[in-house]
Amino acid sequence: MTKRYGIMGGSFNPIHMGHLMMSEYVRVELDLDEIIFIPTGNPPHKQKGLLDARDRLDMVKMAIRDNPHFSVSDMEIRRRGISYSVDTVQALKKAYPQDEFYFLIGLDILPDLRGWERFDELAKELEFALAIRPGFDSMNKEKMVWEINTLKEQFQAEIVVVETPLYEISSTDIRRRIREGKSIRYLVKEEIRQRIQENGYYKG
Ligand SMILES: Nc1ncnc2c1ncn2[C@@H]1O[C@H](COP(=O)(O)OP(=O)(O)OP(=O)(O)O)[C@@H](O)[C@H]1O
Ligand SMILES: O=C(O)c1ccc[n+]([C@@H]2O[C@H](COP(=O)([O-])O)[C@@H](O)[C@H]2O)c1
Repeated sequence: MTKRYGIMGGSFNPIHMGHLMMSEYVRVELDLDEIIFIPTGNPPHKQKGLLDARDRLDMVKMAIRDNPHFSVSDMEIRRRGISYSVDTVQALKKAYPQDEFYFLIGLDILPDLRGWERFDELAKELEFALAIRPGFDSMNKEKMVWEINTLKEQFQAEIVVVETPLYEISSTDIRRRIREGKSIRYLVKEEIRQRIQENGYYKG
């Protein structure tokens, strides 16, 4: 039987409640069987402040383990070097040729999509699930619709919009709070907060 997968790619530096909530909403709205979280590897010139891939992967494992519909793959970490989503998706489609895939993205990523490596190839392989908050203001909505339509015309990209609540949380903000000695309670799962604290991640 065909399975419907969501791919949730990210640096997850660290994984937070925004990632988890958005994935669960999209899973339910699009009736997906499973969301695969795929943390990015460490690029050769490691992005400043990027925690080691194994630690980010472990935190993703901890964060998702109470959800039977969530799984994690280390395929981009094992591949090393810069991993392009098109390579990841092509590998998954080769392994599961009968299944359907959606690539989950937040609105912040939409304007950059066209610049992704071999985006035309990627767009042929799957649909994108774009998470937006309800009541999105009309000015930005116009820009978003224009971008979606243009990607469709230029690359035949299919983008399905899913309304989700907005958690104004980013990993950048979490890292900054840690550096400033501020609490990150309720921004990440409690076990993640403890793991970060015990290991002194993001302090420097
Ligand atoms: N608060 C959020 N709500 C919904 N989606 C989010 C949220 N934060 C990030 N995302 C989405 O999760 C995916 C992975 O994001 P990423 O790991 O880069 O998190 P981030 O918080 O944006 O990190 P950073 O601040 O380090 O750039 C992207 O598709 C991004 O749009
Ligand atoms: O393939 C690309 O060219 C590409 C360029 C930028 C981002 N991505 C993917 O988009 C996802 C979110 O990326 P980021 O940088 O916001 O964590 C993650 O899975 C990245 O691999 C992919």
